[in-house]
Amino acid sequence: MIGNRDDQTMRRPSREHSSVTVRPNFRGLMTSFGSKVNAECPPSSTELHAMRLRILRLLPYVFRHWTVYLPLFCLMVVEAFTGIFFAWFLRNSTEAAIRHETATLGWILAAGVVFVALTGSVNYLTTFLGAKAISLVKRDLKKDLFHHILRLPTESYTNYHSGDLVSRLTHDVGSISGAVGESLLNLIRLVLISSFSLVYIFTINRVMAALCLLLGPVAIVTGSIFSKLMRKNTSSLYQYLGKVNSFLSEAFAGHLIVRAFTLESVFAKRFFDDSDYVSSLELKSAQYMGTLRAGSSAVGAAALLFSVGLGTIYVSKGAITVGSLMAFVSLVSQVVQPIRGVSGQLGSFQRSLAASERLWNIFEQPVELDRLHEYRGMKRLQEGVVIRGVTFSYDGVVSVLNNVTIHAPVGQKIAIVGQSGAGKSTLFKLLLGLYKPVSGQVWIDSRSIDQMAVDELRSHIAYVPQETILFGGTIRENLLLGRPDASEVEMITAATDANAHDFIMALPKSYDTEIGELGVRLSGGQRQRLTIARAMLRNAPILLLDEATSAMDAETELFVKEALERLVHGRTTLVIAHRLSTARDADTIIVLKQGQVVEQGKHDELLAQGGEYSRLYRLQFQDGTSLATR
Ligand SMILES: Nc1ncnc2c1ncn2[C@@H]1O[C@H](COP(=O)(O)OP(=O)(O)OP(=O)(O)O)[C@@H](O)[C@H]1O
Repeated sequence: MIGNRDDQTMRRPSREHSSVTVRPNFRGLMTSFGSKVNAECPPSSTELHAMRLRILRLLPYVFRHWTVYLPLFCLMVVEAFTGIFFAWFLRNSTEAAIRHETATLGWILAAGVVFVALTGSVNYLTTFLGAKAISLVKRDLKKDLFHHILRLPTESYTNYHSGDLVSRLTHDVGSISGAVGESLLNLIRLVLISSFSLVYIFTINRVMAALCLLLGPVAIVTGSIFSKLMRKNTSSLYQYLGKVNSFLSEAFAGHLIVRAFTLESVFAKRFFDDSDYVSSLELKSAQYMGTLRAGSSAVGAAALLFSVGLGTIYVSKGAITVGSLMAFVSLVSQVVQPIRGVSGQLGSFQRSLAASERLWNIFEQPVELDRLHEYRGMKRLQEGVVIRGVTFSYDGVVSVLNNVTIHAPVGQKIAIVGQSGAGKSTLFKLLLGLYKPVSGQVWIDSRSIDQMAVDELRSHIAYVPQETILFGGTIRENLLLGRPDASEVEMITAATDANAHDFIMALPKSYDTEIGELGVRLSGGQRQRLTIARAMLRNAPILLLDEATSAMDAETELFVKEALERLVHGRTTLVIAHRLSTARDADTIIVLKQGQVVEQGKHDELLAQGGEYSRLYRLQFQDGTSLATR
C-alpha cells in the first residue's frame, strides 16, 4: 500500500499481528497494512496553533452561506430568550398563585401559550436551517476537494491511496458537520443561554449567583482535558479508517487474486484485526465521553443542590420569594448546564476538526493548474515529435532516463524496445506531460510542450495503455470518453475499424450494454478492442501505444492486430513494442537500455549490427518463434 504524509505520524504497536501466521510472501503486505496510529501523545502548542489555523480555513465555507447562518444565529438568540422566559413564567405564575391574583395568572398563562408556540416554531426553523447549513458546507467541501484532487500533479497524486482518498471525500467530509453545524451551533447556543441566564440570576440575588458560579471553572477544566483526549483519539481513528478503506478497495479490486491465491483467510484475519483496532479506538472515545458526562452531571447536580440549599436559607430569611427561588433553581441549571455542555460540545467540535486535518492535508498539496483540463478538439500535426536530450528522475537521485533524444517525423511509426525497467513507459509519461524532465525538452511541431497548456498537449495524443482501463457504464459512454462530441456514425465507424462492432451488436443492448466495473463483463480481447476504438474516435495525430503483453488466442490476436494497424495508419506513432514482431515494420526502432538510447535504426540494420536489439531478438526468438516471426 502506498504511504502518504499521514504515515509520518503512524507507529506499529508491538502487539500488532503477533499471533498471525502469515505466509512469507504476504508478510510485508500485512505489516504495512497493519501499522496503527499513535493515539496517546499529548497535544503540543504547535498543534493548538495548527488547530486554530484549521478553524480559520473552515470559516470561508461558513461565511459563504451567511444567508443561512445569519437567520440561524438570530433564531438562536430568540431560543436563548425563551429559556429566560420560562424562568420568568415560573417566578411570576408561582407568586401570582401564592397571592391568589387570578387575573394576573390568566395573562401569564396566555403568555405561556404564545411562548410554547414560539418555541415550537423556533425549534423547527433552527433544526431545518442547521441541517441546511451543514449540507451546503459539506457539498462545497466535497466539490472543492474533488476539484483539487483532479488537479494534483501525478507526482503528488500517486502518494495517496485511492481508498484513502475515497475515505477523505466521504467519511472525513461527513465528519466535518460538527465543526460547521451541530457542535458549532450548540456552542453558540450554550454561550447565549448561559449569558442570558447569568444576567437574570444576578438580578434575583447577586451573592447566590456568585457562589453558584464557583462551580463553573471546575466544569470547564475537566471538560477541556477530556475534549483534548477525545480529539487525539478521534484523529487517530479517522487516520486509521482511511487505511482500512485503502485495504478494502484493494481487496475488492483484486478479488480474483485473493481467490486464486487462497488469500481469503489472510485477508479476513487482517480485516478482523483492523475492525478490532477501530473498535478499541471507538471504545476509548466512549470511555472519555462517559467520564466527561458523568463529571459534568455531577457538577450540574451539585449546582442544583447547592442553589436549593442556599435558596431555602434565603427564603426563610425573607431575602427572596419562593417564586424567585424557583426561577433561580431553573436558571442555575441553565448556567451550569451550558458550562458543562460547552465542554462536551467542544470535544465534538474538536473531533470534527480532527477530520478536517485530513482534508487540509490534501488542500495543502500544490495543484498543477487553476482549472480542470478539458478536451480541446482535434489537432493537426505538421512536423512531428522531437524528444531532445531528456533526462529524468522520479526521486531526484536515480536517473531513469539519461539524455534521451528521439525524432518521430509526422506519419512515421517509432518502436521503442528495451528490457523491463529500461524507461519506456516513463518516456510516455513525459510525452503526456504527467512529469517534467529534469533537463531537455519535448517538442511537438517545433513548440516545446512546456509552452502548451496541458489539455492542448493531450488533445494531440491518443493513448492506448497496456492495461485495458474501462469505466463502469455503457459501451457508448466508454467510447465517447475519447471524444465527447463524436456523432453516432463516427462512433460506429471507430468500433468497426477496431473490429469491435460485431461483438458489440451481438450484446443484448449493443452500444447501450453495461460492461460492469472496469469492464469486468467483457473478455480481455473485447476490452482491448474497445480501448482501441476509444483511441480511434479521439482521432488525435499522435498515438502512444503501449503494446499489451498478455497472450490471446490466435483469432482474437488477429482481430486486435488488424485493429491496431488501422489505428496506427496515418498517425505519428510511438509504440512500446514488447513483441519484437511489432517493431519489424517500424520506420525507426529505438533501443533503450537503463534509460539511455543505445541503438536506433531499422530492423534489418539493427539485427546486422549484432548489438542489444539483436540480443533481445535472439532471446525472444528462442523463447517463442511464433511471436518473433509473426
Ligand atoms: N512512479 C514511479 N516512482 C518511482 N519510480 C518509478 C515510478 N515508475 C517507474 N519507476 C521506475 O522507473 C524505472 C523505469 O520504469 P518504466 O516503467 O519506465 O520501465 P519500462 O521500460 O516501461 O518497463 P516495462 O517494460 O517493465 O513496463 C523502473 O526502475 C521503475 O522502478
